[in-house]
Amino acid sequence: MSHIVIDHIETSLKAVLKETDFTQLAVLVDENTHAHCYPLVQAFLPEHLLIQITSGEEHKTLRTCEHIWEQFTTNNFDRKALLINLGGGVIGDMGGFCAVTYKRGIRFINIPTTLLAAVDANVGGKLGIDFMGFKNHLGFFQEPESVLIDPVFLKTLAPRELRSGFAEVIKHGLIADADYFEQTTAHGLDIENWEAVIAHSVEIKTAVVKADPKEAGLRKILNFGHTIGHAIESFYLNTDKKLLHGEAIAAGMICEAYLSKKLLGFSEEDLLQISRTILEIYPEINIAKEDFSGIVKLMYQDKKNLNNLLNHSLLMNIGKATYDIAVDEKDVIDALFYFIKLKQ
Ligand SMILES: NC(=O)c1ccc[n+]([C@@H]2O[C@H](COP(=O)([O-])OP(=O)(O)OC[C@H]3O[C@@H](n4cnc5c(N)ncnc54)[C@H](O)[C@@H]3O)[C@@H](O)[C@H]2O)c1
Ligand SMILES: O=C(O)C(=O)C[C@@H](O)[C@H](O)[C@H](O)COP(=O)(O)O
Ligand SMILES: [Zn+2]
Repeated sequence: MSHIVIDHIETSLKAVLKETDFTQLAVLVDENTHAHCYPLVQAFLPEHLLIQITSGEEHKTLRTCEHIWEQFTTNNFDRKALLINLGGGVIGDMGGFCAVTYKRGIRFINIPTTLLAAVDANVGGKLGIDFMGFKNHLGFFQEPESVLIDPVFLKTLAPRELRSGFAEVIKHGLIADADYFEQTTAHGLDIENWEAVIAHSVEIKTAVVKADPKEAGLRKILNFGHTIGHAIESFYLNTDKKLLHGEAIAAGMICEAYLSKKLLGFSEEDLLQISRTILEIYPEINIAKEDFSGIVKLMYQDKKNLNNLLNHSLLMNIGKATYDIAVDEKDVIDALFYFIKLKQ
C-alpha cells in the first residue's frame, strides 16, 4: 500500500524527497495546476523537469502519453527517475500509467489537487487512460509510492469541480457508511472541515483496496454508479453537453439506486432520499431519451462485465453494497427513464 499523508504539503513533500533516492525528477501538471498548484510546491523541489499537458478528460489519451514518454526519453530519464503527479484524477491516472510503462516502471508520487483526486482517484492504484471512447480502457493496478494530501489546493478549485469530487464522497457513504452519507449530505456542499471528509473517504477506500487490490470481488463496490455513469460520461464527452466525472457518476448513482430497488428490494424510501439529495446538488444534469441506446451500447465495454452481461455493483441498504449483479438491458433503460422522469 502507498504511504498516504494528510499534512501541510511543505512538510510531507520535504520528508518524502529526503527519504527517496532518485536520479531524475519530473513534475507532471496541466495548465491549471501549473498556474495554481505548482507555485505552492516549487520552492521545495530540487532540480526537475516540468511536463505540462492540456487539462480535461478528452486529453486522457495515448497521444498525451506519447508526449509524456517523449519528455522522459529526450531528457534521458533512467529507471531510478521519479515522477510527481501534481493535479486531479486525470493527471494521477495518466501520469501513473506513463510511469509504470516507461522502461517497465519508474516510481511515482501523487499530490492530489482536486477533491476528487484526494478522496478517490489518487488513492488505490487504478491507473489508466481512455481508448476508443471507453473509460480507463487501458491501464494497470499499481500503487503510488506516496500520496501527499493537503486541502490547501482546494482553495483555487472551481466550485463545479469541487461538486464533481463530492459525488465520490456521496458514493463512499452509500456503499460503506450510512452515517457518513447523512452527515456529508446534510448541508449540501457547505462543508467546514474538508480535511475530515477527505480522511474518512480515504479510510473507506483504502480498507476496500487493502482487502481486494486488483478488483477480484469486493473492490467492485467502489464502482457503484459507474457502470451507467461511465457510459453517460463517455457519451457526452465530446459534445456541448459534456459532464464531469463526478456529475456523470451522480446520475449513474440515481439510476443504479433505482436498479437496486427493482432487483434487490432496496427500499423505495431510500431510493427517494438518494434521488432528492443528489438532484439537489446536481440539478442541471440532463440525459435525453434519444441518447439511451448510445449510452447502453457503451456499457458493453465495462470492465466488470463477464460473458457480455452488464454486471453492476448495487446497494442492499444505504451504507451496504453488493457486486456482480447481472442487469438486463431493458432494466437499464427503465433506470434511465426513472432519472429523466424525476426531472419533469
Ligand atoms: N483511479 C481511480 O481510482 C479514479 C477514481 C475516480 C476518478 N478517476 C478519474 O479521475 C478523473 C477525474 O478527476 P478530476 O475530477 O480530478 O479531474 P481533472 O484531473 O480533470 O481536474 C479537474 C479540473 O480542475 C483543474 N484543477 C486541478 N486542481 C486544481 C486546483 N487546485 N485549482 C484549480 N484548478 C485545478 C484541472 O486542471 C482540471 O481542469 C477522471 O478521468 C476519472 O475517470 C479515477
Ligand atoms: O478505485 C476503484 O476501484 C473505483 O472504482 C473508483 C472509481 O471512482 C473510479 O472512477 C475508477 O477509475 C473506475 O474504475 P474502472 O475500473 O471502472 O475504470
Ligand atoms: Zn469514479
